[in-house]
Amino acid sequence: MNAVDIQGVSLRYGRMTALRQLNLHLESGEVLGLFGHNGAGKTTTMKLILGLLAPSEGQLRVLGQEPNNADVRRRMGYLQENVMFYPQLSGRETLHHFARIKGAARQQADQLLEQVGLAHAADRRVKTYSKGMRQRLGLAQALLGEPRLLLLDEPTVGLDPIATQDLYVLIDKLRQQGTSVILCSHVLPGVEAHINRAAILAGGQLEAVGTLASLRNEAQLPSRIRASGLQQREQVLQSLSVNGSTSRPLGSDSIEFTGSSAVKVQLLRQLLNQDQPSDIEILQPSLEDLYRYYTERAGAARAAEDKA
Ligand SMILES: Nc1ncnc2c1ncn2[C@@H]1O[C@H](COP(=O)(O)OP(=O)(O)OP(=O)(O)O)[C@@H](O)[C@H]1O
Repeated sequence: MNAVDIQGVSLRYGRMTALRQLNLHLESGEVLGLFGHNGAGKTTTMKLILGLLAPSEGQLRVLGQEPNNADVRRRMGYLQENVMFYPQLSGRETLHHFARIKGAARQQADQLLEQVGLAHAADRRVKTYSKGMRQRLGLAQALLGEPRLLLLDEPTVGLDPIATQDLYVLIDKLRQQGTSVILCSHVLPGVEAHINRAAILAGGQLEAVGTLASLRNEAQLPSRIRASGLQQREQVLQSLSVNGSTSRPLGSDSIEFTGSSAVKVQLLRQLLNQDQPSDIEILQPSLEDLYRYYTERAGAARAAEDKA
């Protein structure tokens, strides 16, 4: 059973269409990165899964049931963007309050405060917390009750680099335990190693979804190969040619080749036949490169539609 199944879902706010014919699923124990420009429809998708909004068209199943089912709600955790708490309560009191609402064990609060690195500030009032501390408390709140499905909207906002890394490690651990996660973020560097698939929304439509490997394959963006410590750089530059690839000198003894993934291995083979580089670096298109490609493609398609 998929954790989330979204079929042909559209959502309109009055006359404004925020999501158009969305088809998306989340497998059990999968981490899906949901990306898109401001206003692309990410939070709207989250709110539909949470049962806070009803689709104008289409079908949604969450943990096999209707999204607003009480039992499903108990098995979901949600960290919203710009999380707010009662400023007068301490971190511990805040978690006790949410544990009561969620029907989770009160003792879990201490364990979660420890897990998100807030044990030392558990009895301080939330109004004295930094932005990153409030974000960690929001994460602890989302983890109350050991949810099977976790929705994280911009979880790394306000977190310092170490806390961000800790969050990703925690997500890896939750995934290993079988938790399904949707992670919405504008912060792309660093996230790619922690998601199974990426979904890219643009203008309320799903522009691309897949593993990074499949998106790279589909987008056919060039990879770069950097070889350094070459003995015969000039000869290599002149003689090495693989269809569709380009090369340029770098520094005193290096070359950068640019070509599609398909020619990568051929290039490497020729290079190693002709010279003995001391180091080789392969730079594949990053998640940011893919995001830019799909977002620009969507923008170009919309501009063409507007002209027609
Ligand atoms: N309550 C509302 N009433 C009217 N329009 C809304 C409402 N909420 C969202 N929208 C519109 O729906 C579209 C999608 O908004 P949504 O909040 O889902 O985007 P998002 O991808 O989460 O953006 P961001 O990255 O800025 O958080 C936007 O054009 C937004 O202005």
